[in-house]
Amino acid sequence: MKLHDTSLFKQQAYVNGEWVSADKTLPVHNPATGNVIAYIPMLGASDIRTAIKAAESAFHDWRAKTAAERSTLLRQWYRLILDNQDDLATLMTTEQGKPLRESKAEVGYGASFIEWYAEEAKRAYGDLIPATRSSQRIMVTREPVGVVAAITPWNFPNAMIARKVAPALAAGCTIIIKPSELTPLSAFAMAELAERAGIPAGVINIVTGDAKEIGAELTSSTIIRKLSFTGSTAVGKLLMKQCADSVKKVSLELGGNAPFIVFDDANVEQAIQGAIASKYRNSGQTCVCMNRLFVQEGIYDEFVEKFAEAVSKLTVGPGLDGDFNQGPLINEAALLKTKSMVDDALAKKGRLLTGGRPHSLGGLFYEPTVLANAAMDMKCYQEEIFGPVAPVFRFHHEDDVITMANDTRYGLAAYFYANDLSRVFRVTESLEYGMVAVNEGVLSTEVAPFGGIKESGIGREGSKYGLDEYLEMKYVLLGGI
Ligand SMILES: NC(=O)c1ccc[n+]([C@@H]2O[C@H](COP(=O)([O-])OP(=O)(O)OC[C@H]3O[C@@H](n4cnc5c(N)ncnc54)[C@H](O)[C@@H]3O)[C@@H](O)[C@H]2O)c1
Ligand SMILES: O=C[C@H](O)CS(=O)(=O)O
Repeated sequence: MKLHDTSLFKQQAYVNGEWVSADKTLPVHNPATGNVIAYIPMLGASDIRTAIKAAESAFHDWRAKTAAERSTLLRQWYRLILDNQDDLATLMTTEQGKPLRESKAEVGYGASFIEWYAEEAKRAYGDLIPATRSSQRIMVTREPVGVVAAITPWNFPNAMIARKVAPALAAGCTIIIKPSELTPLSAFAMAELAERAGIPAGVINIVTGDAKEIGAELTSSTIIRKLSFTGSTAVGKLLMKQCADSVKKVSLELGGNAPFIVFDDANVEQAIQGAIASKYRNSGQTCVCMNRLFVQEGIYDEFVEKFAEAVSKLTVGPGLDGDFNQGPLINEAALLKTKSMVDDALAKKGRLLTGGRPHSLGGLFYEPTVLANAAMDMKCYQEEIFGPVAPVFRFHHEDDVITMANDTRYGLAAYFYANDLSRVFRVTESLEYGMVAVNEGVLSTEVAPFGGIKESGIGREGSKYGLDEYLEMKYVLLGGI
C-alpha cells in the first residue's frame, strides 16, 4: 500500500489515547486481490469495559469545554483529514474496494460532517419560556447525552463514522466506535488524525474484535447512554432489543429498498444518468441506491434500451489500478447474493439486457447488470440487492407505481423523474420514505437530514437535526423570584 504518511496505516485499536494490541487477531482482506493487508486485534470483554471507562473519564472534561473550544478541535481534525485525503482514500480503496475517485469523494463527504458540526457545536440552543407565575422563570437547556457507542458498516468506512462522531463530539459526548471488521483501517487512521488535532485521550475510542461480543458489552453497559448504529435492519433490530434493558437512546440507519421512478414526462437522458449514479455507486453497495427501477409504459422500451447501452459501457477493475467505474464486491457472500438475485429474476421470466454474470476479472468482480421485465414475485422487489443489478419494472398509471414503491418494509430513500409540477407534489407527498429526490440520483449531503422511516431506521444524521440525537433536554423551573 503506497502512502505518503505510512504512520496512518495502523493495525491496533485505539483506547484512551493508546494504541492497543491483543493476543488474538483478525485478518483484513483487499477485496480486489483477496490478499491479507492487515491484522487487527480481537479485543476481549475486559478491553471493551476499559474503553467504556476511558470514555466515561474523558466525558467530564470534554463536556466542560466550551462549544467554541470543541469547535476549534473539530475544525483542526477536519483540516488534517483533508490534508491527508489521498492517503485516507488509498487505505479505503485497499480495504473496501471502491474506485479511488469514490474513496476520495467519501473522505471529503465524511470531512464535511466534521466541518458542519464544528459550526453546529455553537448552536445547541435552549429556551426561555414565559412562566405561568410571576415568581417563576422557566428555562430549557440542552446537555450532552453522555458516553455514546457507535457501530458502523463496511460500505462507507469513513463517512459513516464521521456522521456519528462529529455531532457526538460537538454536543459534548465521548464515544466508543466499533467499525466493521471488514474495513477497520479507515477508522484507525481517523483516530490517528484526531489525536494529532488535539482531541484528548478517551474522547474517541476505536475497538475491534468479535462483533457480537463487543455489541453485548456496549448495549448492556449502563455507562453508555446512547447507541448509534448503521448497518442492516436485522442487526439494527437485535441491537435495539439489547439496548432496551438500559433504556438507551438509539439512532438507527438501516437497510433500504429505494424505488427509482421514471414518468412519461421525464427527461430520459437525465433519468438515465441519475439511475446510473444512484445504482452503480460503490458497485451498488449503498443503502440509498436505486433497488427497483420503475419506468412508465410510454417510454419503457426507449428507456431500457438506452439505459442498458450506457450501463454496458461502465468499466470494472481494481480501484487502485485505474479510474474504473466499479470495483469488486466486498466478499464472497456479497457475490453469491448478487448471483442469486440475478438467477431468481431470470428464472421468473426477467430479461437480461447487459451483464448478469461474474466479471472476467474473476474474484469478487461482477458485471454491471440490467434486467428488464422485472416482476413483483422476484427477490429483487422485496429484498435489498446490495450489488450492481438494476431490475426494471414497467408501470402504467401513477397510482399503480406509488402502491408498488410503498409496498416494502423499508422507507429510506426514493427517487423520481418528472416535470409536471402537480405530479411532483402528488408523488413527493405519497411516497413513504424519509428522503425523496426529484430529478436527482444522489441525495446525500451534510446539510440535510439523512435517515429513514419504517424498518429503515430511527433518527437523522447530518443537518441541524443531527445534533439533537446527541443532546438531552432539561427543563429548569426557577421559583421564589
Ligand atoms: N441507512 C444508512 O445510512 C446505511 C448506511 C450504510 C449501510 N447501511 C446498511 O448496512 C448494511 C450493509 O452493512 P453491513 O453488511 O456492515 O451491515 P451489518 O449489519 O452486517 O454490520 C454492520 C455493523 O454491525 C456489526 N455487527 C454485526 N452483527 C452484530 C451483532 N450481533 N452485534 C453487534 N454488532 C454487530 C458489524 O460488525 C458491523 O460493524 C446494508 O443493509 C445497508 O443498507 C445503511
Ligand atoms: O450506504 C449508505 C450511505 O449512507 C450512503 S451515502 O454515502 O450517505 O450516500
